[in-house]
Amino acid sequence: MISGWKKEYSDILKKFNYDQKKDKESAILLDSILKKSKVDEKIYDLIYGKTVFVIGSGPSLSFAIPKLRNLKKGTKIVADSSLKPLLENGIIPEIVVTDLDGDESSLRKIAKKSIFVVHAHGDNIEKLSLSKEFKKCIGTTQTKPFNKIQNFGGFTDGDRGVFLASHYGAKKIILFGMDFGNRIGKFSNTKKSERKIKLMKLKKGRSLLEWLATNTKSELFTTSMQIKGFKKISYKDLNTIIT
Ligand SMILES: Nc1ncnc2c1ncn2[C@@H]1O[C@H](COP(=O)(O)OP(=O)(O)OP(=O)(O)O)[C@@H](O)[C@H]1O
Ligand SMILES: Nc1nc2c(c(=O)[nH]1)N=C(CO)CN2
Ligand SMILES: [Mg+2]
Repeated sequence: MISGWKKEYSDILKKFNYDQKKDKESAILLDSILKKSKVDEKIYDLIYGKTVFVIGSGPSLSFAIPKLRNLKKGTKIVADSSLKPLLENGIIPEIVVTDLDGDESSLRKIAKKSIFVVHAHGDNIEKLSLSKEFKKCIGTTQTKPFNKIQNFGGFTDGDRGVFLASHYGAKKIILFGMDFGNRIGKFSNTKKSERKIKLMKLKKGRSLLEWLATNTKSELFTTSMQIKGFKKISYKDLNTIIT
């Protein structure tokens, strides 16, 4: 587990009033669903020493899509609800990070192709059985890791994707559609009644990325809104950064 995570998790439990027991219960169920596998090694091969793109559902995703279509190198890690517009534009990610509240039919479309990093938490217990359909899948928790369940750090699907890339030793991590800020992107699956919580979640996700930036060997870039510790770049800089 990334050093300092226990304190971050205890802040999350307090701030969002989550029940740690339910988080554990969810992780135990996911562990029972997943088969033993060598997916870890596949993830390592896709990330270690490579340029990795982490794609979220912020407002800048619409502008990012045409650029992502033209990328020739690198590994794409996609956060949950950003999968649908990407598939609609012919972009298939190597890795999907999800707590299974994105678009299920998009997840099913690539169930046998991509690698899934499924997050178990106290509020998605009833969705976990969908993981049975994923050919290559690993499980994560925000509590203590055990058996097949890992904890790379992070909170929302997008920032968990960045923690994953850092954990597996990405050389460079470049963010797309990861704006955080006060506007929820149109591709995000957020009901009106959940907007306030969602903005609180985004704020926490951003602060976790700022924390990770002080504590990673990966070089960090963003094409989205400025995040402390990430170098803000424009799309035309991409060719010189991607190696
Ligand atoms: N302004 C933004 N609006 C929406 N998503 C954003 C924004 N900025 C960054 N993101 C990232 O895009 C990711 C994908 O969005 P999605 O709506 O699927 O989130 P999520 O983490 O699944 O949300 P939830 O917490 O409800 O599970 C988020 O996890 C977040 O990290
Ligand atoms: N218990 C609990 N944990 C979470 C939740 C959530 O809704 N409940 N949402 C997350 C990402 O959005 C991450 N972790
Ligand atoms: Mg989600």
